[in-house]
Amino acid sequence: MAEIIDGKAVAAEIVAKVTAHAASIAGTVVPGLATILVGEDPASQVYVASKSRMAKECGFHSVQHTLPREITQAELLALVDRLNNDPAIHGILVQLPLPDHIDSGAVIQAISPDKDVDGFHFINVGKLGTGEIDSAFVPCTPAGCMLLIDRVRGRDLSGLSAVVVGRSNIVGKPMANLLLAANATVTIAHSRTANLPEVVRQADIVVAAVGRPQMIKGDWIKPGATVIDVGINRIPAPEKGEGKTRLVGDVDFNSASKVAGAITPVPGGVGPMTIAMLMANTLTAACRAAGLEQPKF
Ligand SMILES: Nc1nc2c(c(=O)[nH]1)N[C@@H](CN(C=O)c1ccc(C(=O)N[C@@H](CCC(=O)O)C(=O)O)cc1)CN2
Repeated sequence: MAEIIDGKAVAAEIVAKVTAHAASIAGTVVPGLATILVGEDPASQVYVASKSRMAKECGFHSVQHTLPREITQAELLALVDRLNNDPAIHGILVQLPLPDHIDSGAVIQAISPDKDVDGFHFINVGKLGTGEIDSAFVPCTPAGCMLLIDRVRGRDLSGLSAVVVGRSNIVGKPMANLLLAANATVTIAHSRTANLPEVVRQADIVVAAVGRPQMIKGDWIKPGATVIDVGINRIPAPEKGEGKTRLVGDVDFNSASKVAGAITPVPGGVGPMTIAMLMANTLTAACRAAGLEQPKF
């Protein structure tokens, strides 16, 4: 039976580190995080509320902008511009997805790269892709996955093969770059990869970020592999009562946990790391702005 990687516990350790570091620099700079939520998507409301609350718990200056779904792109861009020029704000987070009438790419690229704590701006994407990781902002979910992998495999992944299932800009591609920077031999697979089970079976480290509930089965997993499940899918759970649902990942946990060496659960695995790494990135942004040494996680 696999070791269960407790993302909640690791995230709590990161948040404690961030809080202590923020307290130690409070005389020089108070990290400021601005979150922007557009519309009333219930999951986004929960995530943004958690981010704002956790920023306060870390001792940050935390401001949440909650905007109606009907806001125009020009109005949203004007807010981003105001925050770019606000010296009390070191990190700007625009919660995704945005409504269809807003061009998410244009909004993300309008954020100052120095305040892009989501790591989605082309400058930060480019830095990560060219190995300039220390001066980049790394997207929060892949950064969190790397810290979970570190707990099992250490920082140097030389000699290990990793398969990332999923090629999104937010998770799959940055994840592959981070694994490569840690010296793993990396394959990016996706829903159209031929012989996907066979490809996944070669991997010492599997990162599942394909967005399909329980797609990756136990017999796809190499015995002893480290399995990181980024998926968060809500599926019907009639066993809990009519109309009830439950969260599952992209990995079929029951079968995969019998074969893997270590595996993240859903919930309680990668998800909590996303918010913890946002706090870490915001602290880093504040340290850079104040000319202080940046923290290491
Ligand atoms: N601007 C961004 N938008 C989005 C991001 C992001 O990193 N930046 N990621 C996701 C959503 N997300 C954070 O925003 C996020 C998703 C899930 C969790 C989490 O802790 N999940 C829990 C389960 C929560 C539940 O019960 O529903 C878990 O896995 O244990 C945190 C953050 C999309 N948008």
